[in-house]
Amino acid sequence: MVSCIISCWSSSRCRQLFSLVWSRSMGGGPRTFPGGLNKWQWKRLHEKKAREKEKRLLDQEKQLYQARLRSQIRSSLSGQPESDPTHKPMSPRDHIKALADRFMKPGAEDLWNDDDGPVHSMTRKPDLTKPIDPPIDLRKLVRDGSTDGSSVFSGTSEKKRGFSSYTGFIGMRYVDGDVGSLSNLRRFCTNLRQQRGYSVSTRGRFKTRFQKRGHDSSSSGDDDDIDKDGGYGTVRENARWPRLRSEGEKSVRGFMGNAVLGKYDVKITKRRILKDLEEFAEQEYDDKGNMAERIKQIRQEVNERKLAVAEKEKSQEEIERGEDDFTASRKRFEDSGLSPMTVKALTAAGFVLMTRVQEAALSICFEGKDALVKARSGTGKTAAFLLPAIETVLKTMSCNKVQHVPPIYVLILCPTRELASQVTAEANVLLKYHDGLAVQMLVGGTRFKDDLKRLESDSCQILVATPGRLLDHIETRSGLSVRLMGLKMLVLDEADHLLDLGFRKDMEKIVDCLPRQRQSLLFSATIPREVRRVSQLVLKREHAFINTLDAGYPETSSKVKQSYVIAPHDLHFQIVHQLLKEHISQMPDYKVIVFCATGMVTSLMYLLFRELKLNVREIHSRKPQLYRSCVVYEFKQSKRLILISSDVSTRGMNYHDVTLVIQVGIPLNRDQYIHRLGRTGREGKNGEGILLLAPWEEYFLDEIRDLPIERSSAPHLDQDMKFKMEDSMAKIDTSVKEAAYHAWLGYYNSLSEIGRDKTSLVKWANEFCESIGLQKPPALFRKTVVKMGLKGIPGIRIRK
Ligand SMILES: Nc1ncnc2c1ncn2[C@@H]1O[C@H](COP(=O)(O)OP(=O)(O)OP(=O)(O)O)[C@@H](O)[C@H]1O
Repeated sequence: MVSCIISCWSSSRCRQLFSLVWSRSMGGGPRTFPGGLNKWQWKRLHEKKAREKEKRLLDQEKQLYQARLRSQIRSSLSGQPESDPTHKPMSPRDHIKALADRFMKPGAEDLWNDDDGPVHSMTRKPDLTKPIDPPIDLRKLVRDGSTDGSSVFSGTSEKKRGFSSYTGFIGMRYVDGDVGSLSNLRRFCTNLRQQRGYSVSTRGRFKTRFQKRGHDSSSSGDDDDIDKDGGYGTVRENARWPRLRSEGEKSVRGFMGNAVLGKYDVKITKRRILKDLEEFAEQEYDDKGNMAERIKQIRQEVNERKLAVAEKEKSQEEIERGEDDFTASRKRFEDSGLSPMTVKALTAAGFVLMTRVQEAALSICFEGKDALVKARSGTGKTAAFLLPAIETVLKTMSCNKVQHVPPIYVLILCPTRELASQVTAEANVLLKYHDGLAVQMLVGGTRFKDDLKRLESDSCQILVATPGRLLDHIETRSGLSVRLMGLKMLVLDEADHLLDLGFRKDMEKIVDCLPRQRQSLLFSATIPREVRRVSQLVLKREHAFINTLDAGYPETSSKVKQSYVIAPHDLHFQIVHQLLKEHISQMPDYKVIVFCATGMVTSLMYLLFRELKLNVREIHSRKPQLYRSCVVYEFKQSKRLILISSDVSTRGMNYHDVTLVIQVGIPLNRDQYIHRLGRTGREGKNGEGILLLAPWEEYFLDEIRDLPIERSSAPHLDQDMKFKMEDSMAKIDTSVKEAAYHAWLGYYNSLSEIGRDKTSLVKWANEFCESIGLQKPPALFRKTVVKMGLKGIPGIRIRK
């Protein structure tokens, strides 16, 4: 019995104890929240809501800021003061207000206040000359019973702000902890409302606004619970005043803790608003944050555009009058500030008026700036860089004392030997009356030792060179590297070609050996975008870009008639022959250049036409330098001559009075077509250009669609001529034909459009083989053909 009682007692006692132990509240507020959410879910939910709100406010603020800026720029550009009442349709201030009303809805209308208006500067600096007001000690005010707010709100600006300022102000003070306890804040608010004449219902508005912002009002319970609402309002208000909030961040955490925040457990995350606004402002302002500067810039841009349009209209008139960019500039050399000796040499050479490119380039070059210059072929680019080069030498020599190792002051680089020789000749013409100034040339195909001797014995302030030979001299550590240390100017003629992949490596090495303190000038008739990028290798970042073609002049001369003929490839030799015959019959003083794809094809065509008794010469890289120089000289001097040329004459060669240019087969690219065509119609003269393509090369026409080129029908070919040509072809040495075939195949295989279709390429190669009278492709080149992966060429079996 006793044991039974004991056991009963002990079991009920145990249960009691158990319930006491396990049913004890753990503290920290309710464990479940509305919707059955646990504490962490509830917290996350509200954090998310706070983030969304913050983002929305940021967007709104940005939009308003942007609108204010736009409005200010517009009013500044229109030249009307911001307060001008005549500004239509509405003043900037009204405009901004209207935008603010539009953007700030809903729930953020109070971002606008009367002080808002066109922005003046994001980085307003404090006026250090004015005495700084001591901070208001609100705690003291409350303690002293003077919390009526009158002293605080004595400033006119605060009065103007109205209700939004009131809530914002209270929020700020609360966050900053200036008012001490919440009851003090309540007292402070009441006094403030009375002082500013707000009715009691203001409190309702105050609260309702917070409720409107999408927060649960039911949980706030008591309407008069100003402490809670005030706390909440404070945090919200501060979301829009990032600077204040970040300053008061610690106070929020310390003073308002989780218990006060209640369910609005707002996690204060990284403050991004101010940072974003600053980034945005940086885009709108210049580096110094100066609005006036920005407006000046915009004005300048507008003026430049106007000038460009006027320039274009002027050049259009000039084109209509029959002038082009060779004859358009009317400025005289003697008025350009050149040395009298240079002007004398120019006059002696018959140069009185400047061409457009010379006028544009000279002014920039005299300023000492780097420049990238684009101008049409045959418009005087050579003189445009030689004249500043000579002036640079004169200026430097007048400043420098006599040196033990005489420096080279100007280095001019050209892609071909012929061009280098031409530039040297023109420099000699311009230096005619300058005693003690001399130009020398360094190109391949001559003896290295002879170069050294010449450089040592003769004076040289201007050096014209091809990159390969110059690099040989630099790498063998001849005295040239030391002399180049005094370089003042670097010129690249045909710059796009020199910066092309073929020359790039050599150019990089050369530029590395040159002093950085120099002026660099780049000239060409074509400057592809890719080259503009690579030009940084040579040019300074703040270089000038002169494009005379921008003014509306066409890329090719309007005085050159352009046409193309599409005909089967095996008829090309015959068609060229017929075109030449027709041209000769029409032009007694004919001078023709026929461009072929490769050197060996050039040689084959030359031999064939020589057999056919045409007055022809050939020039290509396989010929010795002396032969090439003689041909260039002869072709420059004579008339009634046909030059069969590879690409060595494509760029820069100044053969006077060329009447016709024929391009046989597809050019490498659009630029090559333009440069070849530029050999005719120079110095504003008339000319003609014909492009001969096979049907499978027709795709190239897309690249030159914008040029004034027209289709022309193939000339009539008579049967007798065909037999005559076959006979002449049969007389040509097989080795020449084999070499031509091999070169032809290599060229077309390198063209991406044609080379990727190997089957078609083999078919066309076989046609070419037949047209030049080859029974089977040369055995010698089997390995190369196999390497190219070409199958189906007669006589060549590819082992698997
Ligand atoms: N101001 C001038 N007055 C008269 N003739 C000039 C003038 N400037 C250059 N020339 C002549 O114009 C011709 C073409 O000049 P230049 O060879 O410099 O052209 P370019 O623009 O370099 O052509 P390309 O792009 O083919 O290299 C030359 O015969 C040159 O003597």
